[in-house]
Amino acid sequence: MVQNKPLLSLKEVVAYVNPNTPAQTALLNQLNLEIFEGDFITVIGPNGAGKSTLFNTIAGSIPVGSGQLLHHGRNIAKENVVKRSQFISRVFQDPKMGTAPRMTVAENLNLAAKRGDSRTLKLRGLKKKRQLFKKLTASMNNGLADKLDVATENLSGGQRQALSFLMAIIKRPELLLLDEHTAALDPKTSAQLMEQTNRNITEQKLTCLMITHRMDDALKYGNRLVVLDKGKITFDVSGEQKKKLTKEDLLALFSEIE
Ligand SMILES: Nc1ncnc2c1ncn2[C@@H]1O[C@H](COP(=O)(O)OP(=O)(O)OP(=O)(O)O)[C@@H](O)[C@H]1O
Repeated sequence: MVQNKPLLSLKEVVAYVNPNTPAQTALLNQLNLEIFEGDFITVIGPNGAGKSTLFNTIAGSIPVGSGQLLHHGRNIAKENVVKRSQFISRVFQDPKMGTAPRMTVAENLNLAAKRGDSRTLKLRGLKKKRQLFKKLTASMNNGLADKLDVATENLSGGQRQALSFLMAIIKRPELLLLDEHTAALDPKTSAQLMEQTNRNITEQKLTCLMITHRMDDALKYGNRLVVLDKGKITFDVSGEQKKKLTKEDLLALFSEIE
């Protein structure tokens, strides 16, 4: 099989907190990672390993201290969050973070659909958009479709996270970052959203990195799994090898780490 060029490469990336002060600490430690188009990578690692820092560094909310962040071979390390949001979208753990609480489900989806467009929405497009929003929300299979005109502050956590997920993918991002997006939900709701997440990612062939503490999810979903520890990728497995990986293998890796 011909290996494509990576969509995103991190080369020897170091990210600091409190840069240029006596308290400067490296959170990413010369980290190397290549992400290929169509990769669905589950990211696991102990608390404090640097998983969210990795996402912050890719998205641009933490600066690249040294090393390179290459998007199709071009170094984007100096580009800001807004610029990078043209190709990256992200869903966070906290259901309150992804949506505007006073706005309705349809208004939130509309905002997400218009992101990056300079033109304002034409009125005659509204009916079509509503049909699209109805279809998208119905596909999440959790009652969201009946709440298009409800303010998102009145949704359940699961519905809010499903909406955040739809908003993140509505414009087909080149790279989707899921930061424990089901962790705040009860097990049944989390499993339901994970199924819908997986369906969308695989059907639409999205490229995705997903942080999770749920070993079962890390094993079940995605074509690739990486372990992050002390700011470095310490394990990277894909394809058939990933399919063969067991929970025991992962737990053994973790006991080596801790
Ligand atoms: N702004 C900051 N200032 C100081 N230390 C920080 C800051 N942000 C993160 N850290 C520290 O950096 C390390 C990595 O944090 P990070 O949140 O990336 O880890 P994580 O792997 O996502 O952890 P968790 O699984 O607990 O979410 C931790 O030790 C954390 O306390």
